[in-house]
Amino acid sequence: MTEILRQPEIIKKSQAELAQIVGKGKPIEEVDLSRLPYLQFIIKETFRMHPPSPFLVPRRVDQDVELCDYIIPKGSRVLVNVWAIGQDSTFWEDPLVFKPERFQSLELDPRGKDFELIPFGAGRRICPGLALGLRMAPIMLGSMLNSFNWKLESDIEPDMEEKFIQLET
Ligand code: HEM
Repeated sequence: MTEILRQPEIIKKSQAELAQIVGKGKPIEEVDLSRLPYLQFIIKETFRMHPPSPFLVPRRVDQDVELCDYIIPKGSRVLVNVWAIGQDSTFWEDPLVFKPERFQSLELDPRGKDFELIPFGAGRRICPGLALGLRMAPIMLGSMLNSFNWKLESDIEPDMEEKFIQLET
């Protein structure tokens, strides 16, 4: 929401799509989602730039592992830096720019299939709430955009600094 408040043209584009497909002010149903590609692009771009679990859930290595010429010793704690993957300029063009349109030409599945975009993790410990999250996030954002107009007060510049807090387990 903060990213799109800073780029009102994204809000307008999404509201136009919602008005055409759902009808202005009407509630969004799950069945509408497949016909709201731009709303889905906004969600994917949010997952890329601001993954809610930037290091996934920490793993502990239970035996020595050889990976790309490195030995990861048994007992190591491994963090997967999903946040850094989303900022990697070798894959993403203008990674610091919030640009939902990039997904028009990028067919990336956020369900643990394409490792460039893994907001729910991947593999055996992938988020079990993935299906719910992928439905609820666009429905919530879309509902806010379809029912209200949003803008920043003219003198407010949101603080976009991110902080990482790690909870010990
Ligand atoms: C946009 C919404 C969500 C995102 C981005 C998200 C992301 C994640 C991530 C990255 C992990 C760690 C996966 C890994 O380490 O490989 C995780 C784990 C988990 N998530 Fe979610 N999640 C979301 C919604 C939900 C919801 C709605 C639920 C429950 C209803 C849920 C329940 C869980 C549980 C129980 C785990 C631990 C799984 C395990 O360790 O085996 N999540 N989630």
